[in-house]
Amino acid sequence: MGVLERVNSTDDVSALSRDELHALAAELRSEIIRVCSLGGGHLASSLGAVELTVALHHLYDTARDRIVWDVGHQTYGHKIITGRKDRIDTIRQPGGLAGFTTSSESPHDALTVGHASTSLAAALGMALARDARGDDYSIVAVIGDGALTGGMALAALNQIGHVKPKMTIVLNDNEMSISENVGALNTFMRSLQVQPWLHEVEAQGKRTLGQISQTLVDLGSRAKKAARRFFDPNSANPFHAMGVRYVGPIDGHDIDQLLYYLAHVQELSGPTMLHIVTKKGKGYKIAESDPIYWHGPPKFDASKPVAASKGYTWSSAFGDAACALSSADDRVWVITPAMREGSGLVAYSQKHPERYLDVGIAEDVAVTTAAGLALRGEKPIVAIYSTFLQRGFDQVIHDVCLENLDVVFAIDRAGLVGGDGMTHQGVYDLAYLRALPNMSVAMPKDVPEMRAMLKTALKLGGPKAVRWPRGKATPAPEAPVAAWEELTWGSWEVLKEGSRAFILALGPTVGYALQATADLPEVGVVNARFVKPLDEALLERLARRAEVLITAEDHVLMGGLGSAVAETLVDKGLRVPLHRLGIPDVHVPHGDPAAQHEAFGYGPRALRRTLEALGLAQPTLLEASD
Ligand SMILES: Cc1ncc(C[n+]2csc(CCOP(=O)(O)OP(=O)(O)O)c2C)c(N)n1
Ligand SMILES: CC(=O)[C@@H](O)[C@H](O)COP(=O)(O)O
Ligand SMILES: [Mg+2]
Repeated sequence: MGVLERVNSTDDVSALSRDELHALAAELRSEIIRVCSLGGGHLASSLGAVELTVALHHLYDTARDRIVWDVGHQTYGHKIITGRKDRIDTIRQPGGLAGFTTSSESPHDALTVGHASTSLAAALGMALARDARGDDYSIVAVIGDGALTGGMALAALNQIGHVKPKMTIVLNDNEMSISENVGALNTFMRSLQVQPWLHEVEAQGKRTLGQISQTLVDLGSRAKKAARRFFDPNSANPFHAMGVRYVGPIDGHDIDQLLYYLAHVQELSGPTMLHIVTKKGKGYKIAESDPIYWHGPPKFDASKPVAASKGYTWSSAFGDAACALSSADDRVWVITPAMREGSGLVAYSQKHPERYLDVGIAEDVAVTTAAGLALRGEKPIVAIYSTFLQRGFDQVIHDVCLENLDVVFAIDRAGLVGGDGMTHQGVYDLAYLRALPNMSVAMPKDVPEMRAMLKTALKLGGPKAVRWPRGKATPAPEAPVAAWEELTWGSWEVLKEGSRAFILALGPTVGYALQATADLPEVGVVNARFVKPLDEALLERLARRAEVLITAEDHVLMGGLGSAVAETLVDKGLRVPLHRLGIPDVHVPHGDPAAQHEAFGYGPRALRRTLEALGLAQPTLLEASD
């Protein structure tokens, strides 16, 4: 019987011997590979955190103590040994476990995460609460080197170093974000190495770090210099400068070292950072050799793993368009906040390295750096997921829109995203961007229209957002930028004439609407491709002709296309009935986007049922007998 079979709670992990802990790590690793091979998932990060997971659950009672994982994508092992091994195959699947820690899922999940860099501020808050209540549970924040490039992590560290609550911060440094990690801190961390003398001192017997540091100080100048690096707040170590004790780096795959240092750091007062060095993808050769692809692979054959092509996607189309636009105009830059691969920018980064910038997981910096470029006459494109743009929202207002700067927001993952679930849904950006003076927002129905929108946006200038969904796109023939269409900004297009009703569709719902109305000559379909500005003239003409208008969007109803249309109809005193289809006021969990579109009423079958309910289509025999 394997060790994992005997582990049903962290109490079981606490009771394991050293040998059993090593065995548990090996079994966890195999299980993580198996689970990710079934349905895809965050493989490389979870493999890199196996030994840390085992050590933390051996030392801490994680139902009481708080382990605050940053991003939470590395917690497959954590979920398996905290009572969820029987459900781990469902991770990221409809109705299954979430892909990140989620407080509603387990008392061992200290908080709900998915967006990076939140762990330190959350841990600070928990520590303040603990101390205010006179409690004594432990708090351990686990943050990756990538997440540490996020501004809120550094700001929280600055506050932690000031307040000095007792907590352990494990910096899990694998030199990787999704891409290679970037930034000066990342470079600094390469300069650190485990001092040989530390091993010498330890050889004198297991003593506390405090004793070790005193010994070092006594050991003369060499050690004194080294000791200063550990404990002298004036050392070059930036963590010391921020008031946080720094220990490390140690081998993050050595369970014995992890247990030794975690236990000793736990004895120290105030905040201590334990810097561990790990390998992303550890223990699975193909993931170690290509941690970028194996950061989040789709399902694969665990016995014969190969990196599979994701096919032609909207991100591929954007990457190609960005290359062409940047070749056609040397003022065009592309900025990504640590999502080079996800945004389709690998080729661009190689073709235009001088006008490509990965700012790390710092969406706020991405937006305002673009503002700085635009202030000096450049034409920056901020390539960013809808959900992550939420991190740079104030910067969009304060630094771009107020000055009416020439910044294009190339928004990927607009709409429901699938396995990443409620922390990553790209379903709010129409609402939060539409409200901003000088901003406009568009969504193409296909790749040629994406190209036209990007080209026109760059030409017209001002803040402009072009958004597209996650997933496959239909390739369009290559064409020089000069041949790309230029659009009348704010113009909708009538794709199918109608008389009694019109569906005003956006992005993926354009295809859905054409499908649902193919046999209905009285129901028209409009590509409402500009949500701000709306095509008010066309809307007014349609409103005066139709018995009913229907909007259909893969976005929350509150503030989306339907809201924009409703506001305009009211403002113009147009009394046509309006039927709005979209996402209600709920957080949408992970699932199959196509099924969710149907469930929310804007998939093709649901659209058809709406038309039937409105008397615009005969119920099909099957449904009539339902
Ligand atoms: C605010 C935000 N921006 C971007 C992402 C996408 N993302 C998920 S994991 C990751 C890299 C995290 O690197 P690190 O913290 O070092 O963890 P590792 O994957 O190396 O274990 C990124 C950029 C995110 N989750 N949140
Ligand atoms: C954990 C995280 O935020 C990223 O890995 C994200 O899951 C990437 O999403 P895509 O798979 O849509 O690129
Ligand atoms: Mg990392």
